[in-house]
Amino acid sequence: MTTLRITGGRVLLPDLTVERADVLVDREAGEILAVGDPEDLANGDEHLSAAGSLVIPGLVNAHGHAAMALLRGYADDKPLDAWLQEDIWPAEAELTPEDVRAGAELAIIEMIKSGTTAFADMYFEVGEIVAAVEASGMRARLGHGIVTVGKDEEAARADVEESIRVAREFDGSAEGRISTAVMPHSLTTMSEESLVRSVEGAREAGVPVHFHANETREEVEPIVEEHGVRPLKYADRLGLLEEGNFLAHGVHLDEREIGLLTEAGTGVIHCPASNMKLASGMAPVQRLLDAGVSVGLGTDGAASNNDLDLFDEMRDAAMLGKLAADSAAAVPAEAVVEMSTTGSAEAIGIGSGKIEAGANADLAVVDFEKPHLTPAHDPVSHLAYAVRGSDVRHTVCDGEVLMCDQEVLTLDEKEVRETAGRRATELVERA
Ligand SMILES: CSC[C@H]1O[C@@H](n2cnc3c(O)ncnc32)[C@H](O)[C@@H]1O
Ligand SMILES: [Zn+2]
Repeated sequence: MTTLRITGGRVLLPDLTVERADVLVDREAGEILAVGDPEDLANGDEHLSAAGSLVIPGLVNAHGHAAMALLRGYADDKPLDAWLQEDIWPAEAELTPEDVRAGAELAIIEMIKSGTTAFADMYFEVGEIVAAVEASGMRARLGHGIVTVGKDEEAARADVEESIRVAREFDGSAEGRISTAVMPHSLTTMSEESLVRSVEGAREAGVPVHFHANETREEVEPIVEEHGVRPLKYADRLGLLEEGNFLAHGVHLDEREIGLLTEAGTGVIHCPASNMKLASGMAPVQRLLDAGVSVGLGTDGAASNNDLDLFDEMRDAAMLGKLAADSAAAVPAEAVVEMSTTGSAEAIGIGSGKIEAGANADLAVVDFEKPHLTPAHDPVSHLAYAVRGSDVRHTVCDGEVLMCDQEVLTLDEKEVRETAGRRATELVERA
């Protein structure tokens, strides 16, 4: 066994208290061995300095489309439907596998640099995303996104089977850092038959289902008209609400739908920046938390955010949560820190998000010796409201150091940036 010891810092513990402690990691097992008084811990084989810094669980970006980093800033200031139909889908129709790889690597570098160690992703050409995750050392839950509207029956069936095949092929890859899900895009872009087959295929493969739901008002109305029930009642009828499944957005939910989520144990991934930018609405986050729903945090794609910095997202979630509840006490700092760590990890089903013995060794070290973090009356307040992704010094995933002193070690940042920039230019010229 070789060990890594993170020394000289303060550590955010699972109860959100902060203690001066070192963290000892088993690098081969990718697990935290011990957290404690520096005097009581064995000396590690390698050391990483956390002096002046706070060691936190690696953040978990629980919903996104990494390769959309190539479309950052390509189409802004439109609502979801027009944005997808007029700009994003025509551009995505031109994507090559190499583009997806380049976009995913760019997104991964941005996430590593801002302290994210795991993400959930719905997209196409998943083999390319698997390769990017494998090379980067990150952890991910990946799936092929299925859209069946506008497709004939044969093409729709093939798309669903592709998602099931991808889920089976890649689950457990990258030495267990990659898990998968079957990912029907949404309740309105999928035929009922395709949704039912997605659920069945996911059960057979032993993986969860992840989908977009109740994101805009325009998405709720057609379901009520066609099926006579609210979207999540419809989803429940089709078997989509189950323990371990997770949906993105959940902006327009009524109390009965929140009750269904609680009963089922289906997680909701809150994406506040995307919801604000597309003017989709304000998710009832405090009501979800009060009802005991498992709530995670996601950036969504870089084209609707426009960054992948989960610190930014925490701040947005806290601010928007207060507006939505009309209460400054709603969605407090502790809630968004939990949301981006344990909340996201539980919702997408990975054993990360906590610094304790036996947990995945997924960590970020945040430099607190900064003017905008001085004084530090309350480190949890700073994580929610003041820390920026660029304050992250080191990022560790599965016991491996992915970034040391702000240098990404697993991917070549300059090369990734150049390739992604060139491919993005060529992509939009084709579109
Ligand atoms: C079928 S792969 C995923 C698909 O989702 C699109 N997408 C990106 N952001 C959103 C969003 O906020 N709501 C719904 N769909 C979204 C993405 O462009 C891909 O086509
Ligand atoms: Zn999305």
